[in-house]
Amino acid sequence: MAKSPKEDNNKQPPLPSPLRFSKFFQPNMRILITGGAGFIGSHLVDRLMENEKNEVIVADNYFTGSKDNIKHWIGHPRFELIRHDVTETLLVEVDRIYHLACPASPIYYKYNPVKTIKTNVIGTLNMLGLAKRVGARILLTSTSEVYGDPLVHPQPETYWGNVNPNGVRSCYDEGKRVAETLMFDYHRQHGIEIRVARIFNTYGPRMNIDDGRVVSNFIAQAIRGESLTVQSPGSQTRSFCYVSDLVDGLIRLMEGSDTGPINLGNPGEFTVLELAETVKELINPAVEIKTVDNTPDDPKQRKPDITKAKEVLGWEPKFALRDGLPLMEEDFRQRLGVPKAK
Ligand SMILES: O=c1ccn([C@@H]2O[C@H](COP(=O)(O)OP(=O)(O)O[C@H]3OC[C@@H](O)[C@H](O)[C@H]3O)[C@@H](O)[C@H]2O)c(=O)[nH]1
Repeated sequence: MAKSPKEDNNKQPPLPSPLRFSKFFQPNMRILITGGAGFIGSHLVDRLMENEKNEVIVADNYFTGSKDNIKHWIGHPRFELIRHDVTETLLVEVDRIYHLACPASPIYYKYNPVKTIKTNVIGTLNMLGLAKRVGARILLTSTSEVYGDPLVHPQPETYWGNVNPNGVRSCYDEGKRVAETLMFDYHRQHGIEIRVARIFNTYGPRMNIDDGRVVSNFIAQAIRGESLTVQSPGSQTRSFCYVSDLVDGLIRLMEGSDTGPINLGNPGEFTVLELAETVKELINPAVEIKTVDNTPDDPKQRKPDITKAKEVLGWEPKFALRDGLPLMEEDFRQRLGVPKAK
């Protein structure tokens, strides 16, 4: 017989194993990272695994993530890897949930938009359900895309954004906006401990070579000796944060006391054409820069206001773009098998 909703509400959370109360038990921090085989996720895994008190569980469906990114941890006694899609429920006893799972490159999130919005909405609901059930603190990686094509510049967290509700980017930006709503509703209604980060454009080693985002495209093109494809007009701006800075911000947010939302990004702002010129100068002065068509609803400007991150987390990025690009170049050269000419 089906249970009434009332009976379901009375369901008790599972009791922790009695071993946890044994005087010999060493309580580790058990941490779930959804999307932990992805670009940012795998760097977060590396940082969290450095702490011997942490046990890390990665759940990933490998749509854009890859086992390659975390293969150095497979077999480690404090590490577990689960092939799992967050649109399905997951039951694991953890203390922290870093909920990153979602394709983040526009070409990938637009490839199967229905799946993208399901990942953002159902995936976040599932992870909030898990957090509620096991009493875990949960951090959502939201995005600067919640500001849409912003009319306020730079963007503070108080800005509500300028988002097309039914455009080709909506599966991602509206999806993340709903995910934020769910986080705050679970917090207000059920007292769940939440943290919300709004991540701005991030780059670094392990980005997919064919990720489609601008920094990875330009670096791969420069190494291969192909023209750099600046999507018109080229005057649109972005602010690029090196991945280790970003990961540092995520951990500070998780372990701090502020729910967020908090912008995490590097306020150094560049036009896409300036980025192309910098990549050309640093990596391959012989390549051409060509202008190609853009895609609909591309934001014309983007730069984080990080006043809140500085005040609340004591965080600000350390890597300037010119410091981070060579580190990413080295990784791309290794994976493409094209060493730097002496
Ligand atoms: O080859 C390219 C690729 C991209 N671009 C341009 O570069 C700019 C940045 O594009 P990207 O695809 O790297 O990333 P976007 O800023 O559009 O979206 C990103 O925003 C923040 C994150 O949440 C996500 O990772 C992603 O959605 C855009 O103006 C785009 O038109 C090029 O000029 N050439």
